[in-house]
Amino acid sequence: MIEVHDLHKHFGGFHAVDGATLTIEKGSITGLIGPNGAGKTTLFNVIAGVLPPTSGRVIMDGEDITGLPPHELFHKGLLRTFQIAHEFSSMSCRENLMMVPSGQSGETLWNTWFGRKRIADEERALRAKADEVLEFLTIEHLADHKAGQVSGGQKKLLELGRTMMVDAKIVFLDEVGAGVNRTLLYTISDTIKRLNEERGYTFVVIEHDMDFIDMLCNPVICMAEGHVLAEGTLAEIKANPEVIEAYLGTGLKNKDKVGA
Ligand SMILES: Nc1ncnc2c1ncn2[C@@H]1O[C@H](COP(=O)(O)OP(=O)(O)OP(=O)(O)O)[C@@H](O)[C@H]1O
Repeated sequence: MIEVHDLHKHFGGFHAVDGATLTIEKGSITGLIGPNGAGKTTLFNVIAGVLPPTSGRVIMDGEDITGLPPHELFHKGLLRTFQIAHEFSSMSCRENLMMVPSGQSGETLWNTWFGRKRIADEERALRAKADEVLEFLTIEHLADHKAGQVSGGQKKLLELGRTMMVDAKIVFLDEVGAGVNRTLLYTISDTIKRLNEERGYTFVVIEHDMDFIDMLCNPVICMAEGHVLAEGTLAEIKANPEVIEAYLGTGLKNKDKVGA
Protein backbone atom coordinates (compact mmCIF):
# COMPACT_ATOMS: atom_id res chain seq x y z
CA MET A 1 0.00 0.00 0.00
CA ILE A 2 1.20 3.51 -0.82
CA GLU A 3 -0.03 6.48 1.15
CA VAL A 4 0.64 9.97 -0.18
CA HIS A 5 0.16 12.74 2.38
CA ASP A 6 -0.23 16.37 1.40
CA LEU A 7 2.39 16.19 -1.35
CA HIS A 8 3.63 19.39 -2.99
CA LYS A 9 5.94 19.88 -5.93
CA HIS A 10 6.68 23.44 -6.93
CA PHE A 11 8.60 24.59 -9.99
CA GLY A 12 9.59 28.10 -8.96
CA GLY A 13 6.30 29.75 -8.07
CA PHE A 14 4.23 27.19 -9.99
CA HIS A 15 2.51 24.49 -7.90
CA ALA A 16 2.37 21.46 -10.22
CA VAL A 17 1.40 19.17 -7.30
CA ASP A 18 -0.47 21.14 -4.70
CA GLY A 19 -1.43 19.15 -1.63
CA ALA A 20 -2.16 15.74 -3.18
CA THR A 21 -3.37 13.14 -0.65
CA LEU A 22 -4.29 9.65 -1.81
CA THR A 23 -3.97 5.95 -1.04
CA ILE A 24 -3.07 3.21 -3.49
CA GLU A 25 -4.34 -0.10 -2.17
CA LYS A 26 -2.21 -3.20 -2.52
CA GLY A 27 -3.46 -5.43 -5.35
CA SER A 28 -5.44 -2.67 -7.07
CA ILE A 29 -5.20 -1.31 -10.58
CA THR A 30 -5.74 2.36 -9.80
CA GLY A 31 -6.43 4.78 -12.63
CA LEU A 32 -5.17 8.36 -12.44
CA ILE A 33 -7.01 10.75 -14.70
CA GLY A 34 -7.41 14.50 -14.99
CA PRO A 35 -7.18 17.27 -17.54
CA ASN A 36 -3.88 18.22 -19.19
CA GLY A 37 -1.54 19.86 -16.73
CA ALA A 38 -3.36 18.45 -13.67
CA GLY A 39 -0.05 17.26 -12.22
CA LYS A 40 -0.39 13.50 -12.81
CA THR A 41 3.05 12.89 -14.32
CA THR A 42 4.71 15.16 -11.76
CA LEU A 43 3.00 13.22 -8.96
CA PHE A 44 4.28 9.95 -10.51
CA ASN A 45 7.78 11.34 -10.79
CA VAL A 46 7.82 12.46 -7.16
CA ILE A 47 6.50 9.11 -5.86
CA ALA A 48 8.98 7.19 -8.06
CA GLY A 49 11.94 9.26 -6.85
CA VAL A 50 12.60 10.95 -10.20
CA LEU A 51 11.84 14.41 -8.73
CA PRO A 52 12.31 15.48 -5.10
CA PRO A 53 9.10 16.74 -3.44
CA THR A 54 8.83 20.29 -2.12
CA SER A 55 6.98 18.90 0.91
CA GLY A 56 4.76 16.02 1.97
CA ARG A 57 5.23 12.32 2.62
CA VAL A 58 5.11 9.07 0.66
CA ILE A 59 4.72 5.92 2.77
CA MET A 60 5.05 2.41 1.33
CA ASP A 61 3.85 -0.47 3.53
CA GLY A 62 4.44 1.67 6.63
CA GLU A 63 7.94 2.80 5.55
CA ASP A 64 8.69 6.43 4.74
CA ILE A 65 10.08 6.39 1.18
CA THR A 66 9.80 10.13 0.51
CA GLY A 67 12.53 11.36 -1.81
CA LEU A 68 14.37 8.03 -2.09
CA PRO A 69 16.24 7.77 -5.40
CA PRO A 70 14.79 5.52 -8.14
CA HIS A 71 17.40 2.75 -7.72
CA GLU A 72 16.51 2.33 -4.02
CA LEU A 73 12.80 2.27 -4.83
CA PHE A 74 13.57 -0.22 -7.60
CA HIS A 75 15.03 -2.60 -5.01
CA LYS A 76 11.89 -2.19 -2.92
CA GLY A 77 9.82 -3.22 -5.95
CA LEU A 78 8.47 0.21 -6.87
CA LEU A 79 8.99 0.93 -10.56
CA ARG A 80 8.02 3.50 -13.11
CA THR A 81 8.20 2.28 -16.70
CA PHE A 82 10.24 4.24 -19.20
CA GLN A 83 10.39 4.06 -22.94
CA ILE A 84 13.19 1.85 -24.27
CA ALA A 85 16.19 4.18 -24.36
CA HIS A 86 17.66 4.93 -27.76
CA GLU A 87 20.94 3.21 -26.86
CA PHE A 88 19.14 -0.08 -26.27
CA SER A 89 17.13 -0.02 -29.48
CA SER A 90 19.77 -1.93 -31.45
CA MET A 91 19.83 -4.72 -28.86
CA SER A 92 17.45 -7.64 -29.15
CA CYS A 93 14.25 -7.81 -27.10
CA ARG A 94 15.75 -10.64 -25.05
CA GLU A 95 18.94 -8.65 -24.39
CA ASN A 96 16.86 -5.66 -23.32
CA LEU A 97 15.22 -7.81 -20.67
CA MET A 98 18.52 -9.35 -19.61
CA MET A 99 19.95 -5.86 -19.03
CA VAL A 100 17.43 -5.06 -16.29
CA PRO A 101 18.55 -6.77 -13.08
CA SER A 102 21.32 -4.89 -11.36
CA GLY A 103 24.09 -6.30 -9.20
CA GLN A 104 25.10 -9.02 -11.63
CA SER A 105 28.46 -10.61 -10.92
CA GLY A 106 29.65 -9.78 -14.42
CA GLU A 107 29.75 -6.10 -13.59
CA THR A 108 33.01 -6.08 -11.63
CA LEU A 109 36.51 -6.66 -12.90
CA TRP A 110 37.22 -9.05 -10.02
CA ASN A 111 34.41 -11.27 -11.15
CA THR A 112 35.48 -11.06 -14.76
CA TRP A 113 38.82 -12.56 -13.78
CA PHE A 114 37.81 -15.00 -11.08
CA GLY A 115 34.17 -15.77 -11.46
CA ARG A 116 33.73 -16.92 -15.06
CA LYS A 117 31.66 -19.95 -14.16
CA ARG A 118 29.38 -17.98 -11.88
CA ILE A 119 28.88 -15.37 -14.60
CA ALA A 120 28.04 -18.06 -17.13
CA ASP A 121 25.51 -19.60 -14.70
CA GLU A 122 23.92 -16.22 -14.00
CA GLU A 123 23.70 -15.42 -17.66
CA ARG A 124 21.97 -18.72 -18.35
CA ALA A 125 19.48 -18.05 -15.53
CA LEU A 126 18.86 -14.51 -16.80
CA ARG A 127 18.32 -15.76 -20.32
CA ALA A 128 15.84 -18.37 -19.10
CA LYS A 129 14.00 -15.70 -17.08
CA ALA A 130 13.91 -13.34 -20.08
CA ASP A 131 12.49 -16.13 -22.26
CA GLU A 132 9.86 -16.92 -19.63
CA VAL A 133 8.87 -13.21 -19.57
CA LEU A 134 8.67 -13.05 -23.39
CA GLU A 135 6.45 -16.12 -23.33
CA PHE A 136 4.16 -14.60 -20.67
CA LEU A 137 3.85 -11.53 -22.91
CA THR A 138 3.17 -13.77 -25.93
CA ILE A 139 6.01 -12.13 -27.84
CA GLU A 140 8.51 -15.00 -27.65
CA HIS A 141 8.79 -14.84 -31.46
CA LEU A 142 10.41 -11.38 -31.05
CA ALA A 143 13.22 -12.56 -28.75
CA ASP A 144 15.95 -11.98 -31.33
CA HIS A 145 14.37 -8.94 -33.00
CA LYS A 146 15.96 -5.56 -32.37
CA ALA A 147 13.91 -3.66 -29.76
CA GLY A 148 14.00 -0.54 -31.94
CA GLN A 149 12.28 -2.36 -34.78
CA VAL A 150 9.23 -3.85 -33.05
CA SER A 151 5.86 -2.03 -33.13
CA GLY A 152 4.90 0.69 -30.66
CA GLY A 153 2.55 -1.65 -28.80
CA GLN A 154 5.13 -4.42 -28.65
CA LYS A 155 7.60 -1.91 -27.17
CA LYS A 156 5.02 -1.18 -24.46
CA LEU A 157 4.78 -4.91 -23.73
CA LEU A 158 8.56 -5.01 -23.51
CA GLU A 159 8.48 -2.12 -21.01
CA LEU A 160 6.07 -4.18 -18.91
CA GLY A 161 8.37 -7.17 -19.36
CA ARG A 162 11.25 -5.25 -17.84
CA THR A 163 9.27 -4.87 -14.64
CA MET A 164 8.89 -8.66 -14.57
CA MET A 165 12.65 -9.18 -14.52
CA VAL A 166 12.75 -7.75 -10.99
CA ASP A 167 9.63 -9.02 -9.24
CA ALA A 168 8.03 -5.60 -9.02
CA LYS A 169 5.39 -4.98 -6.36
CA ILE A 170 3.97 -1.72 -7.64
CA VAL A 171 4.30 -0.38 -11.15
CA PHE A 172 3.50 3.13 -12.37
CA LEU A 173 2.45 3.29 -16.03
CA ASP A 174 2.30 6.67 -17.77
CA GLU A 175 0.03 6.62 -20.84
CA VAL A 176 0.90 3.07 -21.75
CA GLY A 177 -1.94 3.02 -24.28
CA ALA A 178 -0.99 6.23 -26.10
CA GLY A 179 -0.62 5.77 -29.85
CA VAL A 180 -1.28 2.04 -29.67
CA ASN A 181 -3.82 0.39 -31.99
CA ARG A 182 -7.00 -1.11 -30.51
CA THR A 183 -5.94 -4.77 -30.78
CA LEU A 184 -2.65 -4.19 -29.00
CA LEU A 185 -4.43 -2.05 -26.43
CA TYR A 186 -6.50 -5.11 -25.50
CA THR A 187 -3.33 -7.22 -25.32
CA ILE A 188 -1.66 -4.64 -23.05
CA SER A 189 -4.73 -4.37 -20.85
CA ASP A 190 -4.96 -8.17 -20.65
CA THR A 191 -1.27 -8.41 -19.72
CA ILE A 192 -1.71 -5.84 -16.95
CA LYS A 193 -4.72 -7.79 -15.62
CA ARG A 194 -2.80 -11.08 -15.68
CA LEU A 195 0.17 -9.54 -13.89
CA ASN A 196 -2.25 -8.19 -11.31
CA GLU A 197 -4.24 -11.39 -10.83
CA GLU A 198 -1.57 -14.05 -11.29
CA ARG A 199 1.50 -12.30 -9.91
CA GLY A 200 0.01 -9.86 -7.42
CA TYR A 201 1.31 -6.66 -9.02
CA THR A 202 -0.29 -3.38 -7.99
CA PHE A 203 -0.61 -0.85 -10.83
CA VAL A 204 -1.16 2.87 -11.04
CA VAL A 205 -2.13 3.90 -14.54
CA ILE A 206 -2.17 7.44 -15.98
CA GLU A 207 -4.32 7.44 -19.08
CA HIS A 208 -6.43 9.82 -21.14
CA ASP A 209 -8.21 6.98 -22.97
CA MET A 210 -11.35 6.40 -20.91
CA ASP A 211 -12.10 3.06 -22.61
CA PHE A 212 -8.74 1.81 -21.42
CA ILE A 213 -9.43 3.10 -17.88
CA ASP A 214 -12.87 1.47 -18.02
CA MET A 215 -11.41 -1.90 -19.09
CA LEU A 216 -8.83 -1.92 -16.37
CA CYS A 217 -9.10 0.41 -13.41
CA ASN A 218 -10.92 0.43 -10.11
CA PRO A 219 -10.72 2.75 -8.32
CA VAL A 220 -10.15 5.82 -10.45
CA ILE A 221 -8.64 8.98 -8.96
CA CYS A 222 -9.22 12.30 -10.70
CA MET A 223 -6.69 15.10 -10.22
CA ALA A 224 -7.05 18.77 -11.11
CA GLU A 225 -4.74 21.68 -10.37
CA GLY A 226 -2.29 19.51 -8.46
CA HIS A 227 -4.66 17.86 -6.01
CA VAL A 228 -7.16 15.02 -5.84
CA LEU A 229 -10.63 16.08 -6.89
CA ALA A 230 -12.55 12.81 -6.67
CA GLU A 231 -12.13 9.08 -6.25
CA GLY A 232 -14.44 6.19 -7.09
CA THR A 233 -15.49 3.97 -9.95
CA LEU A 234 -15.20 5.50 -13.40
CA ALA A 235 -19.00 5.82 -13.53
CA GLU A 236 -19.00 7.77 -10.24
CA ILE A 237 -16.15 9.98 -11.43
CA LYS A 238 -17.89 10.73 -14.72
CA ALA A 239 -21.03 11.79 -12.86
CA ASN A 240 -19.17 14.08 -10.45
CA PRO A 241 -19.99 17.75 -11.21
CA GLU A 242 -16.57 18.95 -9.98
CA VAL A 243 -14.85 16.55 -12.39
CA ILE A 244 -17.01 17.71 -15.30
CA GLU A 245 -16.25 21.31 -14.39
CA ALA A 246 -12.50 20.60 -14.21
CA TYR A 247 -12.51 19.08 -17.70
CA LEU A 248 -14.71 21.81 -19.14
CA GLY A 249 -12.66 24.47 -17.39
CA THR A 250 -9.56 23.52 -19.33
CA GLY A 251 -11.28 24.26 -22.62
CA LEU A 252 -13.11 22.33 -25.30
CA LYS A 253 -10.00 20.29 -26.09
CA ASN A 254 -10.57 18.12 -23.03
CA LYS A 255 -14.32 18.15 -22.91
CA ASP A 256 -14.91 14.86 -24.70
CA LYS A 257 -12.13 12.98 -22.99
CA VAL A 258 -14.04 12.27 -19.79
CA GLY A 259 -17.06 11.28 -21.88
CA ALA A 260 -19.37 13.13 -19.55
N1 LIG B 1 10.10 20.60 -14.95
C1 LIG B 1 9.07 21.46 -14.95
N2 LIG B 1 9.27 22.78 -14.84
C2 LIG B 1 8.24 23.66 -14.82
N3 LIG B 1 6.94 23.29 -14.92
C3 LIG B 1 6.69 21.98 -15.06
C4 LIG B 1 7.72 21.00 -15.08
N4 LIG B 1 7.14 19.78 -15.20
C5 LIG B 1 5.81 20.00 -15.28
N5 LIG B 1 5.54 21.31 -15.18
C6 LIG B 1 4.20 21.92 -15.20
O1 LIG B 1 3.44 21.32 -14.20
C7 LIG B 1 2.09 21.15 -14.63
C8 LIG B 1 1.70 19.72 -14.45
O2 LIG B 1 2.36 18.93 -15.43
P1 LIG B 1 2.19 17.36 -15.52
O3 LIG B 1 2.99 16.89 -16.69
O4 LIG B 1 2.48 16.76 -14.21
O5 LIG B 1 0.63 17.25 -15.81
P2 LIG B 1 -0.20 16.02 -16.35
O6 LIG B 1 -1.44 15.96 -15.54
O7 LIG B 1 0.63 14.80 -16.41
O8 LIG B 1 -0.55 16.53 -17.81
P3 LIG B 1 -0.76 15.73 -19.18
O9 LIG B 1 -2.00 14.92 -19.01
O10 LIG B 1 -0.94 16.83 -20.17
O11 LIG B 1 0.46 14.92 -19.43
C9 LIG B 1 2.03 21.64 -16.07
O12 LIG B 1 1.50 22.93 -16.09
C10 LIG B 1 3.47 21.62 -16.51
O13 LIG B 1 3.71 22.62 -17.47
